[in-house]
Amino acid sequence: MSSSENHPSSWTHVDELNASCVDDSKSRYERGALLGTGSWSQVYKVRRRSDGKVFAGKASKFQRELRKEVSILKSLNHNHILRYVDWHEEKGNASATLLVMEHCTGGNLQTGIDHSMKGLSGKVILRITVQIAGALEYLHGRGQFHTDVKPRNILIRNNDPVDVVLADCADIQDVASIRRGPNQTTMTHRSPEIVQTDRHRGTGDDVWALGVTLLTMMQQQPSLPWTAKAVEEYPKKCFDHAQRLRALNPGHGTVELAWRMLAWDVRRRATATECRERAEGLLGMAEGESTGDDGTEGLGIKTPEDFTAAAFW
Ligand SMILES: Nc1ncnc2c1ncn2[C@@H]1O[C@H](COP(=O)(O)OP(=O)(O)OP(=O)(O)O)[C@@H](O)[C@H]1O
Repeated sequence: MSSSENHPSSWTHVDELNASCVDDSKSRYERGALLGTGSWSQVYKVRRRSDGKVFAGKASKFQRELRKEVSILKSLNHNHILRYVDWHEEKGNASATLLVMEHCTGGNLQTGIDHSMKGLSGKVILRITVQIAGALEYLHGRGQFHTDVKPRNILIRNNDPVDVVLADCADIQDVASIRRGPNQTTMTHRSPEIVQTDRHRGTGDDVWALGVTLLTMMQQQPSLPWTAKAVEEYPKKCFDHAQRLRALNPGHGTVELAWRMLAWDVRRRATATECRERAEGLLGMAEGESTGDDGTEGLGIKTPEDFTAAAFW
């Protein structure tokens, strides 16, 4: 069953309680528990009155942003990009507006990593990389780029086997007409080009950000002291760490992949297609091996002794 047509049983007593506190009897959707908040929106579990199906509904006082996101989501069609379901609005009641999307029951990848006892296994890391690199390949092929790839913007549709989608698509841009002005990429995931010029540069930004995401999944994302200087130097820190990992782990496929994504010179950086193909090749080899579930340790990566990983809790 696809999560965009979630089973009514995923509506719990907490959702029921929240729904009973709001008088939204005119709405086609009942509003359940809060799933998460972003800088400009709140996302709720919602239930369609007509058939009891459960989805996620984004609400915001920033209606322009919401409308922008809906028009982008509607134009996209890829198995690993968040699926649009519906748009709900009521005359004279802006707070009732909802962007209805598939409900990803596993929440976001950052929380998934933080809550996992042993960390993600090598196969799970590669599956996620194949899926998100595939989503980027699709976007880049349409002359677009995402601008804010990071674990918090990757949602888990299913855990076993892992199935993820790229979300938060409101800031997707066309490569041919990159907007000037503040860039949308989260500090830690900015490419060297963004930091040097303070603007987006294109598809290479996404691949760099996926490289930092891969480091996070491998528990190899360098720590970041939050000073302006450290933020400016952070791409170099990620680049250096990828180089050192490669030197310490010759022939390690996943390390090599991260190193290709974090090439300093954007012209030498892997494309999304190359990332997807390499990750698929590595996954094919890993699936032939019968390994136990020893989490991230099972990757067998040697780490420089003085390395401190970023902590998110
Ligand atoms: N479809 C969904 N299914 C399940 N949870 C979701 C869904 N959409 C969003 N969430 C949760 O809500 C959080 C915030 O959503 P989202 O990132 O889209 O908001 P935003 O306001 O666009 O954020 P940003 O500050 O990154 O621009 C996500 O990190 C996730 O935990």
